[in-house]
Amino acid sequence: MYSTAFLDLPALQAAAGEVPLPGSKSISNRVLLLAALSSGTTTVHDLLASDDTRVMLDALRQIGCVVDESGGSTVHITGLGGSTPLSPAKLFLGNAGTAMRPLTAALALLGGEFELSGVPRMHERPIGDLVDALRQLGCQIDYLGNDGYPPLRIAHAQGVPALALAAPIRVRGDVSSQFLTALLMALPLAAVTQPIVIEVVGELISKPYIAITLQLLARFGIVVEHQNWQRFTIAAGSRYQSPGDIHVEADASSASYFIALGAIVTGATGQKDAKSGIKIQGVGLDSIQGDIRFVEAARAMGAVVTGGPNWLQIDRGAWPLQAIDLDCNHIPDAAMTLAVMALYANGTTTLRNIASWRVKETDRIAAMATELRKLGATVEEGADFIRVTPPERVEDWKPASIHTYDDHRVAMCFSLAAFNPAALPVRIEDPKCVAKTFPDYFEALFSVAQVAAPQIPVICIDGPTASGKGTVAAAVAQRLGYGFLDSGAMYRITALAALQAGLAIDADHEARIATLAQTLPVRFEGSKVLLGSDDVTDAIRTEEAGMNASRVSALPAVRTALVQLQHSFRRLPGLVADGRDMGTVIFPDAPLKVFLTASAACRAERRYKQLISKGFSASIEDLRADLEARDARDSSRSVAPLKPAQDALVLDNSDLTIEQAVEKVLTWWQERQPFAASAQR
Ligand SMILES: Nc1ncnc2c1ncn2[C@@H]1O[C@H](COP(=O)(O)OP(=O)(O)OP(=O)(O)O)[C@@H](O)[C@H]1O
Ligand SMILES: Nc1ccn([C@@H]2O[C@H](COP(=O)(O)O)[C@@H](O)[C@H]2O)c(=O)n1
Repeated sequence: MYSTAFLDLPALQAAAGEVPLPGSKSISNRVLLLAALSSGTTTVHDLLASDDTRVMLDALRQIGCVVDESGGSTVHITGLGGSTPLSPAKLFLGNAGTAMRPLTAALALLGGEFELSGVPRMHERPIGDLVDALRQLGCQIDYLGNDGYPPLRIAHAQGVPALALAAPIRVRGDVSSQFLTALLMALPLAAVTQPIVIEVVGELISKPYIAITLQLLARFGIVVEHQNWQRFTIAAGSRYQSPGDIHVEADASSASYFIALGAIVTGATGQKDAKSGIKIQGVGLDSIQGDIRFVEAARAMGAVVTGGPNWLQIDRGAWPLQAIDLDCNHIPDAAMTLAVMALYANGTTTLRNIASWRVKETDRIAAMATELRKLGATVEEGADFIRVTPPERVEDWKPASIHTYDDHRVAMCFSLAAFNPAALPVRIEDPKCVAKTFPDYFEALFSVAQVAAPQIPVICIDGPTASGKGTVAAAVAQRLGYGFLDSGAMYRITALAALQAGLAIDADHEARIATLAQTLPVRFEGSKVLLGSDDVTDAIRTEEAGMNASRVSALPAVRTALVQLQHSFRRLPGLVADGRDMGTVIFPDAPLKVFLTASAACRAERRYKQLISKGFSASIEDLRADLEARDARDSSRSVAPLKPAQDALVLDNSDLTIEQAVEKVLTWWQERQPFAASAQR
């Protein structure tokens, strides 16, 4: 997951390949709660690991369920099975509507004293209609902030009060279907001797989500009949019973981004073994999730979608996409993706009946309109619709920094704007908000995006020994979410491998060392460097190893042998590379080259402190002599000598702190970004 302040997506043109999707959020959180209410242990397979499931799991533990997460995406829940939950308890539910609403109802019917709260946005998301329905029954629920919104307290310390179950329980269905879902999952706890009837007031929105609830209730032994989605009857004698094992389908809403991707892109031309289209694993056309009907909308816009029980294949069909006018009440979440697909359509797309967008993670109608306009689209918004006209000409597209409003779906759907015909990069602010449902979304996108190496940005930081290149480069990479290439490590490892193989580092052994370098079994795992199965992290960091690296690096055949390995680090979303010839030889097309230097005295002192802090003994004078000898050799060798590239910016950091040097490089980088000026909202 990218936890950076922003993630810059370079312009992307092509994509193809296979994407496995994470489990559905809606199914995951429903299954967790149902397992918690049941007798017995439920093994939940393919559970989504995300912010929303995290808060649900934590809450279930707090109320006394046994939760075993030791099996990765397989989680075992031993439910309460009729016993009273642990209380009092304060439950923090983040921004998870799928936890806040159903837990409120379930805990009210289980008894105990609970405070339920969330992030500030959760405290702006309505819950009044659900609380009204529960109060109708006789539950005592108090608002701790504003009436109608969390945080709230369930005050049943003395047990559940006598409930008024004879008359139908009325709940509004036109604001959020989660209120009805919450009641459907909680009321079976009270349907012991008599059936319970729920009547929906107003037109029920998002019926497919209710269909998921009913299907999952059936898996846990609860029978609910409904008449025309307006009147629901929970059978008398209801009793939650674990199904034992249950599998979570992949998320159909998450699939929408890759369905859209398949509709927008072609595979890169001229690539060997070029695949075409996007294949999604984990969810198929027979999905129980309502958002699978996004497929119909994507087809209407031009996508060619085929599928089986657990997969979907998407290929580009009509191009440009066809504009549509669609009632999206049945696919409220996935419909946001249509608004971004509309950027690639041949006219104006209108998405209707989406009033529920206004009360989601953010006001999604306003958010989508604002961000689409930044890209150059013309957007009209109303209480319950959005109308999107794409930029008229290629020149009308604008480079945009997309604000994401702590809304995972805004971040994910706007990533598709990186495929714009103007080949402009797109900045996604706060990319970690995708953690709500799809923590590795951007990794998944990059895994199928096909981009020519020159399109992937590289920042080169070259300079003499101990100037701070590695430190600054690693920090810049971390701030941008880019990969990091420590090219010096390649030479250090080659020298070590040569010596281990009994080869003296000299011209006589050049060919053999080069062969060795070409097939180095090297792996970088976090901060560890592995050569074969040996951890050589420390062994390559000694001064002697640096000197040996300098000798080996003067052999031209060795340098050639290491080029491909270094190029292989150029991957999305970008790379920061440090060394001696990054800007001059390895990445001559890099858009930013920095030559980082500092006085010899300063560098010797830094290296001295560095070695002492690691427990090595050292003398400043010896170190200075060594580094000057190394620099002299590196600067005077015939191939790829140490020198600033012609277009490098020189930064003498003798009097700068590490942070100041990092900021300077980042400032230079920002100045090269087209959306630097438009980064504010
Ligand atoms: N601006 C700075 N001020 C103070 N110390 C710094 C600064 N930059 C780097 N250092 C420190 O100097 C030491 C050497 O830095 P670093 O290892 O990053 O240099 P390098 O140029 O990558 O060296 P080498 O060429 O050997 O790979 C580190 O301990 C680092 O923390
Ligand atoms: N691009 C590079 C990087 C390094 N070298 C040589 O390796 C030695 C060790 O590098 P460190 O950055 O890890 O200190 C260095 O002295 C150079 O001789 C190189 O040639 N090209």
